[in-house]
Amino acid sequence: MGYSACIVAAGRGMRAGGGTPKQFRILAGRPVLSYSIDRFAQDPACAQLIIAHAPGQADRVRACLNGAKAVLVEGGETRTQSVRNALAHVAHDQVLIHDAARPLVTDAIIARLRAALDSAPGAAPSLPVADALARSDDTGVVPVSRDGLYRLQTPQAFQTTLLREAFQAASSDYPDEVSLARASGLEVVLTDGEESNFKVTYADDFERAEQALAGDASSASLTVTGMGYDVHRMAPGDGVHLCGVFIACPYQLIGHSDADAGLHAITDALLGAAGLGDIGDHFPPSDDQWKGADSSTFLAHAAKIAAEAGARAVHVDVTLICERPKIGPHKAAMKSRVAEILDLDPRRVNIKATTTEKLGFTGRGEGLAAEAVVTAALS
Ligand SMILES: Nc1ccn([C@@H]2O[C@H](COP(=O)(O)OP(=O)(O)OP(=O)(O)O)[C@@H](O)[C@H]2O)c(=O)n1
Ligand SMILES: C[C@](O)(CO)[C@H](O)COP(=O)(O)O
Repeated sequence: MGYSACIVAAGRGMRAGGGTPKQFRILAGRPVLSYSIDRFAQDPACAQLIIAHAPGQADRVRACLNGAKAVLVEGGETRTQSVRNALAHVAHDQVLIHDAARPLVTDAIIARLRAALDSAPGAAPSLPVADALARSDDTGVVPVSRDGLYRLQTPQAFQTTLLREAFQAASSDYPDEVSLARASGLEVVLTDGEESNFKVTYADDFERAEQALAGDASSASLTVTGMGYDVHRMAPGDGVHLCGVFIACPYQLIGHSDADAGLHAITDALLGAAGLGDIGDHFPPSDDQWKGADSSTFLAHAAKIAAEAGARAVHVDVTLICERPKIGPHKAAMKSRVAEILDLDPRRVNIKATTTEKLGFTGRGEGLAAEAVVTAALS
């Protein structure tokens, strides 16, 4: 059974400061909100994604979607109102409500919540309190027992109908859905939370989140780099293939395959990063089966054997060197196609172009050159 996920992203982030609301601030190269969007969008059980945003911030949310489908709704003045607005659009029997300000939610947290919903109306991730607690008031400092106290995180998961009933009964705001649900007597069970699923609340939390992300990357793999370079001759024709995109024009690139110098350079760079030689070793020009071949076959095969060798491309940067055709209008399509072949987030692919000021063979239009750098994670 699929579930709906609501991400509340309509807050102002006053405690974090910094001008831009914290959910749109950049964390390790991407907006904070994009991390939880990706997490839910990649979960096959997540059948609907709803994002509550402040008035006028829809475009900022769209910039975080990276192709994910989501229902965008206006949030409210308080978190409770934002959840209420999102809940009105929920189309599935189970709903997970998540703070945009918790970018490091994991599949395991979601799986535990979903399992808990098999036998409970509501569930929330929790962590025990480790520090001693005290209340400080006019009478002084009063120690408070931490026995039975838990810190609650999000997502908070509920049977949709029951949560809707609890919202109908609620006449004030609550810090979270657990408090709102408990106020109307709904049972909630606690599942294990994770320290890394903390809420970015204060300015220092950005650094903590960056460190957590960097820690993940470095413990999981070694980063390696490969470079590739390719040249093809130009002649009169009806179009060129570049970075997986066909551009109609009165010339062509000459080669044994489709002569896509961009994809060849990326293929060489990936093979280089994985320590697997070069494109000629795997697809010799003397082999007839590669005559006229679509070069995406080469890159897809390179990705497969690189993966078998433990190397996965995480970033690609390409420079196309030519006077013509104009590359600018085709960059977006090239980026998407390269990302598709490598099963990579398009934000991790960069396409650049330059002329050589009419100098040399590229300047004279005798040929086109391509350079690529691939960064790969080696596990
Ligand atoms: N009116 C509001 C207030 C909060 N939130 C969301 O609720 C989550 C948790 O709230 P909090 O950390 O308090 O965020 P802010 O309200 O933005 O922060 P602050 O209280 O520091 O202003 C955040 O993802 C925030 O965007 C929301 O959707 N609508
Ligand atoms: C929903 C929440 O993140 C659960 O821990 C928390 O209640 C939000 O509190 P805040 O006061 O809005 O930061």
